[in-house]
Amino acid sequence: MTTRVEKNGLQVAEELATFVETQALPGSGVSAEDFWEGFSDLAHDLAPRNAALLARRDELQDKIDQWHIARRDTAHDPDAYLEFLKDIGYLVPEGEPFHIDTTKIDPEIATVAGPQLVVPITNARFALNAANARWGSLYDAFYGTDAMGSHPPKGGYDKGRGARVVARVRVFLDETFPIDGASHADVRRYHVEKGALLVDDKPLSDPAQFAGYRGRAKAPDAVLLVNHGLHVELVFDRGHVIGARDQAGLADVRIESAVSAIMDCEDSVACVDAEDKVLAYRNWLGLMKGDLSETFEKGGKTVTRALAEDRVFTAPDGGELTLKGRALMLVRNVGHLMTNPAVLLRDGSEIYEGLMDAMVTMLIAKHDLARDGGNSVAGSVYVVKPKMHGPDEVAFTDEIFTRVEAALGMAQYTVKIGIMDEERRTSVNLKECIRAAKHRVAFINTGFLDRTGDEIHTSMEAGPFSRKEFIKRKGWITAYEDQNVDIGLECGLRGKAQIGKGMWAKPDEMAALLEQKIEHPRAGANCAWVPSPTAATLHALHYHKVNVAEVQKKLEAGGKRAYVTALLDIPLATYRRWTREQVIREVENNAQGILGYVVRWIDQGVGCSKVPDLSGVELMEDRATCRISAQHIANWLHHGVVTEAEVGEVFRRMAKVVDEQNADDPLYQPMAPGYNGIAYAAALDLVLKGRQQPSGYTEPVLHARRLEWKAA
Ligand SMILES: CC(=O)SCCNC(=O)CCNC(=O)[C@H](O)C(C)(C)COP(=O)(O)OP(=O)(O)OC[C@H]1O[C@@H](n2cnc3c(N)ncnc32)[C@H](O)[C@@H]1OP(=O)(O)O
Ligand SMILES: O=CC(=O)O
Ligand SMILES: [Mg+2]
Repeated sequence: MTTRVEKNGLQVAEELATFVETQALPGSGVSAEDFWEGFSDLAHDLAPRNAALLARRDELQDKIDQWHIARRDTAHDPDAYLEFLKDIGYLVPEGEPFHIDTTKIDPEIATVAGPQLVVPITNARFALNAANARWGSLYDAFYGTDAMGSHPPKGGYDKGRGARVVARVRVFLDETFPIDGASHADVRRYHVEKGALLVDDKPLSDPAQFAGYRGRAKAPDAVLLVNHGLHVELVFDRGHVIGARDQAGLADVRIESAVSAIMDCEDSVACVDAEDKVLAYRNWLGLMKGDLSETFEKGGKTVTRALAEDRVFTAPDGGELTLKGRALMLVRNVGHLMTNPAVLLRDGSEIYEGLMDAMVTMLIAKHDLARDGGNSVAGSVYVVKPKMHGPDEVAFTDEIFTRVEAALGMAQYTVKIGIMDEERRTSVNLKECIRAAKHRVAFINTGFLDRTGDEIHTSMEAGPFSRKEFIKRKGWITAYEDQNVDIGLECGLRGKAQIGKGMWAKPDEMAALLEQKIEHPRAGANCAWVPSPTAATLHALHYHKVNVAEVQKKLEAGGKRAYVTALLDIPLATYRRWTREQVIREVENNAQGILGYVVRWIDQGVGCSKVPDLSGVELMEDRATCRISAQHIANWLHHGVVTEAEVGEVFRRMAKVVDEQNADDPLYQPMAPGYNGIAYAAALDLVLKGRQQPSGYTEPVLHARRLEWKAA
């Protein structure tokens, strides 16, 4: 039973109230009276609007369902469909051209193109690591992964592999920082003379790439280079195990990696009540005040991790150059859908969680604004808002932020918005969505995972969808990705804001990342998501190869490539000549991913997991990937591609597979042979009740079942 305290008509769980009053408010410049009054007004005034927006989602979905049901046996008519979507107000008219006029944007968002790391905020160890992932060792990233084609051998340092890594990194240096008529591979000495870097006795082909050094000019401890705004630090240490063997004493190459990082309160966490929300908010507070630390066991040692300090160099002109040691941090709030029992309103209903996130995460960010040289040097707060459906919902977010700014005594538009372009009604109305928050837009990002889930749910009644792998290959997704960039550029985001691309969802496949993720900067994205610091370091190499600002200029000049009609091309299965094996394999794949993810969510409160697929490839699973898998099976069930009995049989078999995959986890509770646990029931609910879930989201089922588990 939650103990609650009354605050201006809100019934607040005691642990949340205590956290706010004893930790978040002191030093923020906001009094408890003002905070609770503002919070209560926000929660009570905006709840009916929030509810109305959700009702509008249902109303439109219902009309779309009916439209498809009425035309089941006729060929799809794209023109009639387009007119219908306009008639019902799903598709809104596009207004006059405009540019965003967001101000006070940090360079990490506006001008420096680079990787964006996402991390579950409830895991302090990971969150600290993410903030510190601004700099990563290129030697470690190559040595410790499959990036060069093989995995490191078990046991101690492999000298042969080490030598290949050093040679590979020298190739990167030659490509990125060429020296006329020489190679970094042959250099014996890097030194500074009269403000210029000399490599042996030659300057870099472009001497302006020399950005600074540390130590003595004649024999620096570190040399700092810069390319496309991203820094690279050559670390010299002849006493180091690597440096001792290197002719130039080069011990490591550390590169700017996670230029920005999203501290995620949404799809990668499992926060269902006050206890969970306080954990998330406490970590955010530590990040914003700069005092978060975590002690844990690693490799038989006790390690304490804290936030990295800024890095100080001597500039070429002899002055001091300070570079940030941490990624620029953004916080992802939850969307408009969920409520949370951490706070109850006067009528006893639960607070909309998005309103609570806005109020508390922005209060906490005031600690950063109050100090010099913290997270945002420009004086902004960056909030990523997911899962909005169309311009009215973006306008609503803008209003929430304005209300919170006023309540907390912040200037209007201090808080910037990152718009996740991940619901179909947002994609098809993207320009109007950006317009609705044009004074504070700092990013748009194609969250293609949620977007795929919404694609299936929106057209659930239109027929069976292609297999998951083939949905990705159809025209709609290219149109969606291209249009996002085109519209971002049309709305003036170049040089001001991020046009971002989605997650690399295979956390252990770094060779494939190196080969494939260069497509993101090539497509004009000035950031793209990575799941880990190592992935950030390797993806950073792509931004050294591709000058995104130039790509964006070319795309702008080339004009629009994608139109809404292409986005509306529903990726239904065309021939449906699947063999029974193919159908069952597809369901197995989806069921296994759902079960592997959900069992940790429900039983252990882990919101993002690595789950091996049936061929053994580890996949990042979060609520968005789970949404796709669940909606896919729900769609095939609904259209009779597979029966409920078959799905039940596959689930039982896959539960055994997942049990085996987790056999080494002492906290793990097997699902088989009883199949009567809460987690198993949750996984089945997601599928069997999938069609009835709002927009096909997984949150309602997961929250309800996790609360049930906690109560039990
Ligand atoms: C659709 C969407 O919304 S995508 C956005 C949501 N997804 C995410 O946020 C993905 C974030 N990534 C993760 O949570 C994790 O990388 C997972 C779950 C995919 C894999 O986790 P694990 O299996 O524990 O990773 P693994 O064992 O390979 O590596 C753990 C190490 O990497 C670090 N690490 C892994 N991911 C991250 C991360 N995102 N940020 C910072 N550090 C990380 C950990 O700190 C740990 O290092 P440490 O021992 O020094 O602390
Ligand atoms: O949030 C990201 C997505 O792909 O969904
Ligand atoms: Mg998403």
